[in-house]
Amino acid sequence: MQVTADWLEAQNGNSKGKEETEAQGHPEVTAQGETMKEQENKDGVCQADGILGHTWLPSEAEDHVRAMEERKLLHSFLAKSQEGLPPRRMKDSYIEVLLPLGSEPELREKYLTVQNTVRFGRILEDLDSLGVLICYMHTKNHATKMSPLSIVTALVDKIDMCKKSLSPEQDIKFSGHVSWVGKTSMEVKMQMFQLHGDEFCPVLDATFVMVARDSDNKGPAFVNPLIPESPEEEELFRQGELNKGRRIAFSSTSLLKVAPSAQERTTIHEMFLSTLDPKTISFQSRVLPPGAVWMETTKLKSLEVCHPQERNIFNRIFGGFLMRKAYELAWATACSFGGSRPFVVAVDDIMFQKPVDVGSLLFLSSQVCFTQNNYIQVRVHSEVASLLSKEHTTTNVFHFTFMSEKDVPLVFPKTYGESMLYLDGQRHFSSMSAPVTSRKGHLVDL
Ligand SMILES: CCCCCCCCCCCCCCCCCC(=O)SCCNC(=O)CCNC(=O)[C@H](O)C(C)(C)COP(=O)(O)OP(=O)(O)OC[C@H]1O[C@@H](n2cnc3c(N)ncnc32)[C@H](O)[C@@H]1OP(=O)(O)O
Repeated sequence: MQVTADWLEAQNGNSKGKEETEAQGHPEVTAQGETMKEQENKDGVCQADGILGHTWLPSEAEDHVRAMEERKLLHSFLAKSQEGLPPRRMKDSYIEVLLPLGSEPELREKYLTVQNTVRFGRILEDLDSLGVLICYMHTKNHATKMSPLSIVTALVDKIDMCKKSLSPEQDIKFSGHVSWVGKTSMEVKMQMFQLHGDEFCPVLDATFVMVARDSDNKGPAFVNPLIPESPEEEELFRQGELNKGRRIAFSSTSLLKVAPSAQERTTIHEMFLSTLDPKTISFQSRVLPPGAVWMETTKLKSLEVCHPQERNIFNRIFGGFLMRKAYELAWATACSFGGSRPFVVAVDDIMFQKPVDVGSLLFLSSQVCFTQNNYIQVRVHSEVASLLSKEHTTTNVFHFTFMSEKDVPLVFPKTYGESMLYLDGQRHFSSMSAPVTSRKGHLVDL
């Protein structure tokens, strides 16, 4: 199976992407270990085209409206219950995608940083698209030409970088499959590899949660059950179940709901005491300890106008675009704070709380909220407002962990709110799966 440039562009809702993809080549996709030729011969058509029924270009507004109307007609194909859907195996959704950076130099420009490394923001976009495609493989109904489901990204649970740096001159391979399902949600595990010599070496592990919605993305929709087939798959499935429990536990102890622990309160009070001016007997005169920085001075903000170019097939702003924009702002925040080039080591808990409508104003606000040695924890808060209304709605909160080339200053909260940001940042930093000391070899750039 091969994903065509037109099709990719349409799925990503990126009309500029059309010029880029056509001019610069496109990823090649194989499913279940089959070559593209085998898959094409078997299906006779591009399998991915068949999933969503690509017949339109998003740059043409009328076609977009027509496509949305067509999708509404698919309502009758939605399952009334999960039991009514055939179970799937993990290998049914397994897919590999090649990003031929090495063999197609024209593709490189889109992925290139000024430091001659690969743009991580572009990788985030690709992971998001791949996650959606994997879910369509899992839920594919061979009897219908188009899928009645709208699949949206609900959560980037975790992205962990492994040890290799990313070269823009070597091919990259993505693979992934559905690893757990609930009633309407699916956990997707993806890996990324880069060619070193003649071997593809792992560079990244990602876990996303995608949610199935009905044809016009208005309500939930059931997804096929998943049957693990081996002890390894049972373990993956069990892990998915545990991940769900961990997310519920993490959210129930959120500092937005409950007070910090005794240990956390002590941390904050000690930080507060260390900022009191010893020359005055006052709680008001605050001075920074040597080599420290007030949290409030680490902020960077940006504004994006959400043009139709960035919309997905459901007429909402593409999640990958939001992640790229948030990531690039976070990178700039870490760079200006640390005074040297930062490398991303982990991304976690990016929750897509609300869809972003085309035409919205997207306000991104980024700040360093925790540091340790040469690690910088950055939080990006995104909210939208329509052009006419002044009301702002939070759509996402992003958490990125960067490693700087040298040790960075401690960041000090001044207010109670900032203290909660500090503790939240510390919690996210501590939740990184690998011990930070083993991460020195990571080199992943903007
Ligand atoms: C080079 C490589 C390139 C790759 C090439 C491949 C090319 C292929 C291209 C194809 C790709 C096409 C891409 C196009 C689409 C992109 C996707 C987007 O952009 S989307 C745009 C970005 N995304 C958006 O805009 C989404 C915005 N957010 C929303 O719309 C809503 O918050 C919601 C729908 C996600 C949940 O609504 P809510 O009212 O809460 O719903 P309910 O209460 O009804 O629960 C339903 C289920 O959801 C669960 N669950 C919920 N939350 C979470 C969570 N945080 N965490 C975990 N789970 C969560 C909940 O447990 C339940 O599960 P279950 O028990 O039934 O199993």
